[in-house]
Amino acid sequence: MSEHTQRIVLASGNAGKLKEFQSLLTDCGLEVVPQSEFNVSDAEETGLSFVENAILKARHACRATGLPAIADDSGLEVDALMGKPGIYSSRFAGVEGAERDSANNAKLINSLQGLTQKDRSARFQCVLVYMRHAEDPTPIICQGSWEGQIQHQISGEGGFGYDPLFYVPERDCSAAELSKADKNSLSHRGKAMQLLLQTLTAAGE
Ligand SMILES: O=c1nc[nH]c2c1ncn2[C@H]1C[C@H](O)[C@@H](COP(=O)(O)OP(=O)(O)OP(=O)(O)O)O1
Ligand SMILES: [Mg+2]
Repeated sequence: MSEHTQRIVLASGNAGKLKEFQSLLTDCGLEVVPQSEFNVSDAEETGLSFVENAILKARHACRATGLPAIADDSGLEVDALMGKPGIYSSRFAGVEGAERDSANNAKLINSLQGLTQKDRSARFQCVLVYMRHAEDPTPIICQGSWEGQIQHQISGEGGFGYDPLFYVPERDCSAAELSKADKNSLSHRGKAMQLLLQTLTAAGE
């Protein structure tokens, strides 16, 4: 990493993600600033893959700020739903705003009604993209996934999104019942961020 602290824009409007990034990026020598502090709007997620959407978000933030950016596109793949909601996880129930997560969770519970535990396998996916500038032809792309199952009912108060429905076999509880540190060490986002930091450090960036 270079001697001076480089400011990097975090290209996400999701408060839950931003909190996790804050703790994942403490003490790594990077100054990471949420895009809201630059009044950057949400990018249009028109891609057909996590990686395309993450690039669109990072490029949008670079363009608006003139700074390097990190973006996260993530979601939940449910095997019984043939990988849905996938890249559409955030738009699953078609509800925006404060009720979004609870509407998505309610729709997921309904979609899996009648299925027993063995038919409830699922995983979170996360793709992180680091772009130095809006025309960066070689963005750094890192991916992480997290295997689990979809519970019949929500449990736990922590985390965000689908965490209250995501059963974590290693800990025998939902992702919303994990400590922040535990979620970061196990999660798709934690794994992808570890790889990204290793890559940035190895490249001397
Ligand atoms: O650790 C997680 N724990 C629970 N749920 C999660 C997690 N990681 C992603 N998810 C869900 C939330 C949302 O339904 C979708 C991400 O959608 P995604 O478009 O990447 O994020 P977003 O729209 O909330 O914010 P933004 O695009 O500004 O980063 O997957
Ligand atoms: Mg989004």
